[in-house]
Amino acid sequence: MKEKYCRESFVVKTSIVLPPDTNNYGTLFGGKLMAYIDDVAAISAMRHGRKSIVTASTDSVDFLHPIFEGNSVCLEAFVTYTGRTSMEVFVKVIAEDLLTGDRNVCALSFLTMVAIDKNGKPTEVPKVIPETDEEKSLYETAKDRATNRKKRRKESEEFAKKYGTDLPW
Ligand SMILES: CCCCCCCCCCCCCCCC(=O)SCCNC(=O)CCNC(=O)[C@H](O)C(C)(C)COP(=O)(O)OP(=O)(O)OC[C@H]1O[C@@H](n2cnc3c(N)ncnc32)[C@H](O)[C@@H]1OP(=O)(O)O
Repeated sequence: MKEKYCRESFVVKTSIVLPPDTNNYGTLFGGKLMAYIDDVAAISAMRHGRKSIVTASTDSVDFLHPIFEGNSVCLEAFVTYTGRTSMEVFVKVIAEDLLTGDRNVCALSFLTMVAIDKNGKPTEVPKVIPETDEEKSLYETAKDRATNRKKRRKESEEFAKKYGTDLPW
């Protein structure tokens, strides 16, 4: 399978924050931002793999700054690392006050997207080639993040078994 450059999976989505997406503080809903993050990560992973994908996990989303109504919100995403069937996607969220030009990185996130075949089974994806300093640094640190995720997945599976599907259903 032919390797691909990180830039081939690059996605940028920019929009203005408007009232339907804001809460009572006049800032963008966290859940809305998470949906945007999942959206760009999915497009990025599909660009890399050219296959259907599912979101397997999100490491964390830290809301570093509020994003105010009237700000632009720009999400950048690209595939930083791959396993056999999984792709790590890095997402950066930048908000801009369009009147002053002030910008903040408001959130960062790593998602793991898994390519699936027609039967919903994980299927192989191309390896990724980093080029820029940012891509290289994310690529080099990705193995450690993947190891942590494996450990966390095991813990989640153990929690799921322990707490089960009893009440209140
Ligand atoms: C009308 C026309 C329509 C046209 C249409 C067009 C297309 C329009 C597309 C829209 C795009 C929308 C994109 C929405 C994206 C969702 O919203 S998907 C919904 C949310 N996600 C899910 O429901 C996923 C549920 N989970 C699963 O299906 C399975 O657990 C998985 C993730 C496929 C894994 O399957 P498995 O059989 O357990 O396989 P396993 O071999 O253990 O793991 C496979 C790989 O995943 C990794 N992995 C598994 N779990 C984890 C985890 N928790 N953390 C990290 N890595 C993990 C493994 O390490 C492994 O990696 P590799 O070593 O192969 O690289």
